[in-house]
Amino acid sequence: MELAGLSCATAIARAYPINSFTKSEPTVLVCCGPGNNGGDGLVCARHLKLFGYLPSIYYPKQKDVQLYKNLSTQCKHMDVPFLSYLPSSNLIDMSYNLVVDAIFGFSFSGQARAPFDEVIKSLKNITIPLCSIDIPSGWDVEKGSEDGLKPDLLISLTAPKKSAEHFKGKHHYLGGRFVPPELAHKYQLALPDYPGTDCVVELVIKSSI
Ligand SMILES: NC(=O)C1=CN([C@@H]2O[C@H](COP(=O)(O)OP(=O)(O)OC[C@H]3O[C@@H](n4cnc5c(N)ncnc54)[C@H](O)[C@@H]3O)[C@@H](O)[C@H]2O)[C@H](O)CC1
Ligand SMILES: [K+]
Repeated sequence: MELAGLSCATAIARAYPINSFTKSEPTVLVCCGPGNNGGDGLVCARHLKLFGYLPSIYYPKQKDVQLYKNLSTQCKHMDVPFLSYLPSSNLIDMSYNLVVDAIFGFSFSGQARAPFDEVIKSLKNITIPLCSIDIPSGWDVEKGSEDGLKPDLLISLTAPKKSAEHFKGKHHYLGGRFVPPELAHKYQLALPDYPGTDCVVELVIKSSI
């Protein structure tokens, strides 16, 4: 999770460097869900802060699990604020430069339940760039979602999921450089080479003609 979250912050810094932002402060809103995708979001927020961004976290379903409690504590020690409510889409557009969607990853199924149904609805209405960790939240892992979130940046972790074929945004990165060769061979994962010591690699987006 540490490597996944660091990969996410690194991909964000590549695609949206602080000097590309137009607002006076490099604010970023990180929305975290109840599972490991949310945990990746907490780690990402911490590294964004270390990279000079000003992240705020919205984490409405905080599980009583030591791992997540530790990650939250680390963010609090880094002076990363936790919001008690999700601002309206308009307010998000006015206050932040970018939103990170760390709500659901590959274990999501069915229809999003409260409070995440409303969170996803709000994120569909923002106009600032949206960055999804691993899978756009609410998408079917394989089939995607016609009327779901439309992120500008997708950071696939370990390997792109089948639904990534439906990603139409600007930037697609692969992160999570931690797959043992034996596992890659077993599952016939044709992973691209990571340059040098990088933890992310930008993937070419195939445009449909
Ligand atoms: N395992 C790995 O190889 C790695 C995983 N990484 C990250 O982990 C997520 C997958 O995490 P997981 O905890 O399995 O699940 P999610 O975070 O996707 O969500 C589980 C969470 O959501 C709840 N839930 C499921 N469906 C619904 C619904 N319809 N409505 C409301 N809530 C729902 C469920 O109850 C759980 O609480 C993966 O995507 C990566 O981001 C790392 O990358 C490291 C490698
Ligand atoms: K996500």
